[in-house]
Amino acid sequence: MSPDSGRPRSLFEKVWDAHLVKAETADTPAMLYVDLHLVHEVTSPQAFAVLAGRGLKVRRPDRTLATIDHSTPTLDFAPGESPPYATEAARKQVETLQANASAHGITLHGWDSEYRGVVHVIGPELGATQPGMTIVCGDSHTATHGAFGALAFGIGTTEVGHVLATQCLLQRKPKSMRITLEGPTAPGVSAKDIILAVIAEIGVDGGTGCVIEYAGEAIEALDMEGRMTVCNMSIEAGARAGMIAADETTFAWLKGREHVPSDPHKWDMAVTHWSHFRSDPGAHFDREVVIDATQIRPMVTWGTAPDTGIAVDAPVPAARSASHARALGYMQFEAGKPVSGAKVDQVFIGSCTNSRITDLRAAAAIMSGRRVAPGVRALVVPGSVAVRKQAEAEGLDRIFIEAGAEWRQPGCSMCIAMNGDKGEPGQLIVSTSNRNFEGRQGPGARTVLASPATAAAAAIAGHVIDPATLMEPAHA
Ligand SMILES: CC(C)[C@H](C(=O)O)[C@@H](O)C(=O)O
Ligand code: SF4
Repeated sequence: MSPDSGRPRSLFEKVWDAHLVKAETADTPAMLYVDLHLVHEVTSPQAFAVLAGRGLKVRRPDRTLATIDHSTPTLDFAPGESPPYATEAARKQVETLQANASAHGITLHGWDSEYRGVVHVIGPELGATQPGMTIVCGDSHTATHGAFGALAFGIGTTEVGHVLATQCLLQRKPKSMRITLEGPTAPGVSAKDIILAVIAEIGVDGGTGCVIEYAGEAIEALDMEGRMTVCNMSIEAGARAGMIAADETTFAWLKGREHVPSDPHKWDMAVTHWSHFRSDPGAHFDREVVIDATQIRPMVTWGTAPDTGIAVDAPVPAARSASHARALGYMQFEAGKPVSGAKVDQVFIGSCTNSRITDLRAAAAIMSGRRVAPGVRALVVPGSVAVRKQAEAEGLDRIFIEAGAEWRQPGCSMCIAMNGDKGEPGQLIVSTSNRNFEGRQGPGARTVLASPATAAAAAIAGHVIDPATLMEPAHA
């Protein structure tokens, strides 16, 4: 079916229809063709082992792209030296992916690649992520790529094996939901604040079984990095995927990247093709939510689920359930008092939610000419080698280092604490990542999710604080 035929369709339906190999029946899910399969070291070893056990080849190595990110140390090491892996298991995961990629002819952005980085940062950066595509990865934050108008799902390890072997995925058609963010956001409010406010509004299961399309003035005004931040956290509202229709901002961002056409005629054809992938007027959504974006303030989470976002200086709500009371106890917050003022032990600026150049610029703007508070450890972890280089070209690394923060090599780092970067029991971490579950950043560590500006401000102040108080440049 052509992208524009028939009744009004949503962006999601258009991408779905364009990739349908076989429609679903009562007994069988639909079969979807996958344009891009992203692979990392944590969820791929078993899938490759199944292939090997059955003597199967990777169907489309040219549509498969791998990187190492979760288990990789972010500490420097000299060329020729072995990377300082935190555990033998981490080393094994990386070495297994290296062996599998070379056995199957898959491009791996490994230790020596200029494009190594967190899988959801490098796909877009390379221009491998494109509007109208289906993209999968054995990783729940694959929704990030939906910021380009792609349909991007996280899949399980068994499905990783299926896609490696067939380049197809079996899926029941998800329901559709549109979240419209009306009006402009106030100055100083970032994409992270928007998505934390959205999830606080709809809840951790508000998007269950759905593909969410984000629309409205506040979304259209976001740059691509901000749109990725929003789509990234769709999974934290239970959604299968998040999407934003591609527009001029998208095309301008993609132009000149490695995997997009460089020939001007082919580029124009690609833009024409991509432009079809937007919701028609009158398209049906199973659920519609409208949020007044003008009311959104800098957000922080007070609990141990991503839907516990509140304005940084708003009072923590009184416990409404046993799990709510447990979360308050774990976080050591008091109902009726704001999160602002809470003493901070560590600050983590990074992860596939907020480790791109604009995130680092926002953090650097606050840290510039200031010092990280005594007793606070601040880790700045760029999302990729390319982001790191760009930041260094702009002098952001100097700003972080002079402020007393640690400037690290790219990777998932303290977002998931698999690589040795972690919080200690009881420590409070203000983190730009996406999950604040108990122990996510180390056993007993307490996570407050926030934007890069709010995290940087917490590092400087030594306690959680409204970033607006530090948005004026420091005096030299
Ligand atoms: C390791 C991986 C399976 C996991 C995910 O799927 O999201 C990780 O990236 C995370 O953020 O928890
Ligand atoms: S940065 Fe965090 S959320 Fe993103 S892929 Fe890595 S572990 Fe998962």
